Amino acid sequence: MNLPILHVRHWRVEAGERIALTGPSGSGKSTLLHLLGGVMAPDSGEIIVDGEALHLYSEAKRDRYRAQKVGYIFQDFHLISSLTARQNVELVAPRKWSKRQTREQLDDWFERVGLKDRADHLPSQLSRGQQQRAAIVRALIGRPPLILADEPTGSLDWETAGDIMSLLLEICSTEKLTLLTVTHDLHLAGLYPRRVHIEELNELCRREAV
Ligand SMILES: Nc1ncnc2c1ncn2[C@@H]1O[C@H](COP(=O)(O)OP(=O)(O)OP(=O)(O)O)[C@@H](O)[C@H]1O
Repeated sequence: MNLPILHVRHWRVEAGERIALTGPSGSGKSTLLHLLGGVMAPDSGEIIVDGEALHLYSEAKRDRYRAQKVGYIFQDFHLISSLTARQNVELVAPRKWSKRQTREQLDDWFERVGLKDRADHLPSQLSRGQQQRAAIVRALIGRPPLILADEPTGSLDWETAGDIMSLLLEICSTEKLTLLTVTHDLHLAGLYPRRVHIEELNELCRREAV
């Protein structure tokens, strides 16, 4: 039998909050993101995000929830290498948008993240910071209410990391999106209005720490 990883008694996050989630390696931070993102189902209990009772959903329904309500940002960007930055974002742009609207929206977003002149380049032709900027646009383009970022600056040098984290915070604040970011970097966590250590949430960590 698998050992339990995470036991959260109760945790409430208000819409529009920006939270940095910190804690040691292996303490369940990514697992918590996977549960909130509908990647995994809990063994028991309830997970309600934006009115969606995820614990009751089938895998297919969780996939739909994730596509509609969640923007994921990864440490290694996960851009499709054979597509330009623009094409990577076009793939996930809302289907109801006309071609023209999509082009205008993407132009606005790429300008906003400082990639106006680089949007038609392949990921391999972009710096790591630029790749993460493109990945941020991809995550936010449909304005999903929940943005989950798992070590989004983990593979960037410290200066670029600061720029990217500030950009992510600024956009989520302006767009009133809820942002939950896992980071090992306490300095970057300090930029967030709310910081939560996983041991405050995960009762299994606390029990082991005693
Ligand atoms: N798919 C899986 N199957 C079994 N165990 C897993 C799985 N994914 C993670 N674990 C285990 O669950 C625990 C928590 O992992 P998790 O990735 O959530 O931690 P984390 O706090 O994000 O760690 P890190 O900071 O190193 O990324 C670890 O002991 C890990 O080995």
